[in-house]
Amino acid sequence: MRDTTTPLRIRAFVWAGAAVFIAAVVMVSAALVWNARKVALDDYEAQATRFVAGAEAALNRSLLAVDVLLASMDELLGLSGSMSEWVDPDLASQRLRSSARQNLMVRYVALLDANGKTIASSDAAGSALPLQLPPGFLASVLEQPVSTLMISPPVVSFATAERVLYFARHLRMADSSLVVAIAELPVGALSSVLVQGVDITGLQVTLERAGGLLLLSAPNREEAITPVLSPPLQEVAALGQAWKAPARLSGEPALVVYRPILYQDLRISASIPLRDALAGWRDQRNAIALTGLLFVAMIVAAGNLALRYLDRMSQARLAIAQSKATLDQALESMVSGFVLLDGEQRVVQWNSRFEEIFPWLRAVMAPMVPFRRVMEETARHHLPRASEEERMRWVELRLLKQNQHHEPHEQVLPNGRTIQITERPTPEGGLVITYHDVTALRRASAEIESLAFYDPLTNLPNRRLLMDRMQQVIAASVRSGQYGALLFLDLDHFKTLNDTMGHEVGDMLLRQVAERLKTCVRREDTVARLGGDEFVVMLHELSLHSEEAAAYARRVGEKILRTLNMPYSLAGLSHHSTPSIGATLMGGALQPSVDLLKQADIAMYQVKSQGRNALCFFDPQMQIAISVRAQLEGDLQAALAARQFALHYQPQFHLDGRIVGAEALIRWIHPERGLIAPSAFIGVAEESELIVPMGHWVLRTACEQLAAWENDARYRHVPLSVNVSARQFRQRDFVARVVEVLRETGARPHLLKLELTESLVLDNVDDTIAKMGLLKTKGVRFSVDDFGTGYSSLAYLTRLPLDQLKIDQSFVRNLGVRHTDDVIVQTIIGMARNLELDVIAEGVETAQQKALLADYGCQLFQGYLLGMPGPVSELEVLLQQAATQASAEGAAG
Ligand SMILES: Nc1nc2c(ncn2[C@@H]2O[C@H](COP(=O)(O)O[C@H]3[C@@H](O)[C@H](n4cnc5c(=O)[nH]c(N)nc54)O[C@@H]3COP(=O)(O)O)[C@@H](O)[C@H]2O)c(=O)[nH]1
Repeated sequence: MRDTTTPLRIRAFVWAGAAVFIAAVVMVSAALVWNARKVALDDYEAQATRFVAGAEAALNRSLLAVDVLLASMDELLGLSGSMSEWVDPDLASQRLRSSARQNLMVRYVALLDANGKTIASSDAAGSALPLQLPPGFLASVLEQPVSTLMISPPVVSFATAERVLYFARHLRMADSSLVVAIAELPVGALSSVLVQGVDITGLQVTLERAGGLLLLSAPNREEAITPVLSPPLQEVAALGQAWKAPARLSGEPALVVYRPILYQDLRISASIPLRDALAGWRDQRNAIALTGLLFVAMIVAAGNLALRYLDRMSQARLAIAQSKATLDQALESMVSGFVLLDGEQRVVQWNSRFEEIFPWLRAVMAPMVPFRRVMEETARHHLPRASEEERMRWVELRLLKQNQHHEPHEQVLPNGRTIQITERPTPEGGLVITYHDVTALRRASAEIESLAFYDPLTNLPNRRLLMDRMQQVIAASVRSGQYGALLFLDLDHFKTLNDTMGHEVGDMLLRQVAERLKTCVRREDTVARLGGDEFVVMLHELSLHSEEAAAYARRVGEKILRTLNMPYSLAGLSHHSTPSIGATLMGGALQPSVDLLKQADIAMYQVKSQGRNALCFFDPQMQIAISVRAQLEGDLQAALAARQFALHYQPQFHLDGRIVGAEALIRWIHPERGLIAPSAFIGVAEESELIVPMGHWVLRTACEQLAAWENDARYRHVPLSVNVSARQFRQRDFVARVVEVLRETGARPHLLKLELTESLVLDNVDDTIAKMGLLKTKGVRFSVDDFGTGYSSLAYLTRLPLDQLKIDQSFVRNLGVRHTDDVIVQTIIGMARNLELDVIAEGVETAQQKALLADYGCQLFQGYLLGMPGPVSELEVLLQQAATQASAEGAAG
């Protein structure tokens, strides 16, 4: 089935139109047919009427001729003056013959007596002519009161076997007897007279009596018995003519016209069956109908074609509507705003996203609105304070750009959103403008940039951005000759704060430091965070002169020191933090940024080593020291491999003079420089990984010494203290290695005392306690070295499995000189007593110091006063002396 898209209303209209046309065609056809029928019938009626009139005249003439022939027989034969028996048959017959020759239709004429006997005849048989008249005919002729022509019903001729009619009239003889003049006429001859050569299709002609007795007909009816047609003509066609009457011969509906003729009650009728009368008309009707049908078919076809065309139109419209709807949908689902302009720069189409982006343009947007009007409204919104002239300039510029370059460009709206605008020309000379909201994209890029170049905690530039900016500043400084400065900051004891207060608190401090640093510098300077508690401040273009630049940098550094020294409020608690600042100048030459950073870092470490919370400028000497340090590190590594280290032992004494132990102290027996004290290299070793193998070597050597003494009663009771550095202690396998050394050397664990510095113990207390606890179970003992220099709280000390506190020699040095140190020493001794720990004072150089320490309750001493560190042999001598002295005192006692 064909898809129809034309609306029903239009289809109905088309078909109604077609129906009207068809009706008109049908009506016209019907009228034509009707008219043709009427013409045909009228024509036939006229023909029939004409024919009947003609036939009547012809028949009247023929009958009159026969009648005259019969009537003239009286005169011809002189009958009225003679008797019937006087008539000479031969003469009469001869006369009749010559008379009958005058009428071609008559076969013969005869004279009969009242009995029907032939008196004379024109026939060759003369009076011998046999005659067989229809029954009753002779009597009816003789019965006529007045001699009138009588016509018999048709009969078959006795002589010719033809159908014939007899015409007769009686003639009165002189004796008043009646004779009958009779003429025989073949029906065919009379029929010829009737038809008169007329050629009317289907014509049926009759000559009949008023009662319906058929005398002759054309076409001829060869019937033995003369038929009586019913009903009689006057009933069929009372007015002489009738339509749709039964044809006189065939009985089918026909046009029947009749006329009476002069003789007797005879009537001539002409019947033309409608079938024949309308035969021609039927062809016409068919032609008209065919033409009508053709027209109808054409109308139907035209209707169909029209509908098909309308369907196509409708489908095309639908397709256009659908594609427009699809386009609209696509436009509406676009994430970008969209405006289509025609060649005249008028708005053709736009989407709702456009209105979302520019809500103030909603009232302006309409089809065919000039885009200039849209721009004017935009200018009004964008430049609310601008003059009308300025706005017009803006609009002109915008329209000019729009038509000139079609590169995407961005516009920041008053609401802060960033819109990317792209204009593309259309083939028709118009313009497609898309508006893409790139705000999120720009924000994301900014965020990505921020993540890549900014420290997320403080929002300060990170190392990467700092290095980048440094390169720019260095390059600019080379061009301009201006000096800048780099300040490297590290917060003192930040790690302790982090460990004791938690990372959140540490982060708070870092954020506040970042904020304060920003207040100390100019807007164009850079404050960056490298990570942890390290910050860098880059000051650029300070001066063309290095001294001036350095002075300016110092002022800024001091300002930073002051600012960062101010108390902080961290989680509701007041906190004091100090920075160590290293500074270096930038400029003059194209220096690598890494080197500059390193210089500032070195200077900062200088500050750290000098007591922190200060500013120090990098000087080349520092660089030399660093190089020396690097050299030393290499040398140490080589020395370790070359076994250039040895252990010296410093004895530890009881107040009563006994040697209660010794501290193992490493010495570097340098092949060229001789004996080198650890203060010259232990720091470098501790900063590198070298301290780990070095400390392990010390531990093993000391344990081997203990094991070596094991079989000697003079020394086997002497414990040895071994220094353990932080990096060594923090090794994951530290405990395992100590246990392994003890096992491998065979040293008794309780004779091994590990000296841990106070700062080591406090750094990651949990790990310290765990490791100490494990070794404690093996019998190893512990002493806290340099006690008093840190900030040990009683709480920590109680958690540690300690055996001894070692009072730092810095306090011992000033005993009796600086009161605070006396107080500190007394406190430490009291603390040790409370915790039931041994306490030993180191660095005891004078008897006064020893006496004061003894007064304060300290019974164990180590120092140059009592014994210098020396090779094991020296210690063994001392031990032997002490043993000898003890035994002498015992003997004396
Ligand atoms: N991790 C390790 N550290 C070690 C090892 N050996 C030594 N050290 C540490 O090196 C620092 C310097 O040690 P050293 O030069 O050996 O000095 C020690 C003593 O000689 C010195 N001392 C002893 N008595 C006095 C004195 O009366 N006056 C004075 N001025 N100095 C004296 O003290 C140092 C011992 O100190 P301490 O260890 O704190 O007991 C030093 O810090 C050593 O710790 C090692 O093998 N591993």
